[in-house]
Amino acid sequence: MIAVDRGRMTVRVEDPGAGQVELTAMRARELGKHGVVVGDQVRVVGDTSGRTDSLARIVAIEERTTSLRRTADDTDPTERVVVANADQLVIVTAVTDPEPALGFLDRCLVAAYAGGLEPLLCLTKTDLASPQPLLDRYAGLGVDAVPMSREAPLDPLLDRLAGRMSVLVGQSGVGKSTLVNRLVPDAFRATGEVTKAGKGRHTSSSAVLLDLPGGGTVIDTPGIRSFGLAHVTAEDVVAAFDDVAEAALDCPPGCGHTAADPDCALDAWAEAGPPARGERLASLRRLLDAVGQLGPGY
Ligand SMILES: Nc1nc2c(ncn2[C@@H]2O[C@H](COP(=O)(O)OP(=O)(O)OP(=O)(O)O)[C@@H](O)[C@H]2O)c(=O)[nH]1
Ligand SMILES: [Zn+2]
Repeated sequence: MIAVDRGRMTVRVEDPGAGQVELTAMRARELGKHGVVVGDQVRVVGDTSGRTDSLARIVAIEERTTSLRRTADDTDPTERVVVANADQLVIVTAVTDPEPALGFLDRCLVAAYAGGLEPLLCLTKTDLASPQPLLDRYAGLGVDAVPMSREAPLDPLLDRLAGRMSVLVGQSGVGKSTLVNRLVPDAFRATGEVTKAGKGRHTSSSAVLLDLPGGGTVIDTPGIRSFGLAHVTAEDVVAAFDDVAEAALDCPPGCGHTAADPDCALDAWAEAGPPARGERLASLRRLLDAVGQLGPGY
């Protein structure tokens, strides 16, 4: 599913004869409460011709490999899946102008780890300041990062986007639109279905899928400026780091894995390893602290 607008979904179908066909579809009643989101693999029945005014029905959603989720705020228990099956969350932030919103970055990282997406920092406006402080801040976690500016070649970013489905998030003014327009020069055409339905490109949907000319897809999320994390637990975050997750098996039940948890097994794990391990744990704990009161046990 590549776009949604007021209950109408645009579904892309691979037709062995005709290549890619885009259909308009609605959710079938048998889906019950299950929502369909951009990135979902769905099964459609009915009029699947794709002709003007044809309407297919979505009768099933395949199991998701990843799901980027958020809640409206940290106390709202209603979680919404923003995008399904994406490989990567590209967190776009300017190195300055506006100053990096560190809390937002930490939250994006947590949402990525909790949803099974690989995070990538895209540090824009490097013509104005050095990306180094941000690189340093996240080095301990091993987060991949690409410095970027309007004038710089896109290749390092394109290399990381090729062949994958990537979600782009960023706060207002960081240069995300500038970047998307460079990545997908014909973005307006690609989102034609959504625009045609009567709303502007940037208001109708919280997620829009765009094809990269060189392969791979990016999903822009113009409506998303915050990440409520009421649904995330410390365990979800720790699970994203294989080595840490294994060490945490020795923790007492309900351990929050912070410095304030006296019997957390991660302290012994860090002490038994090289200094890099200690830095990794400190970075992870800073992330857990930054998002505070996560889930049960906090
Ligand atoms: N110096 C510098 N300015 C940039 C760069 N990229 C974008 N800008 C400027 O930053 C401002 C914001 O860029 P946008 O692309 O509109 O940012 P956005 O993240 O899409 O923000 P919204 O439009 O609010 O969603 C514009 O004035 C751009 O010209 C860059 O690499 N360097
Ligand atoms: Zn622990």
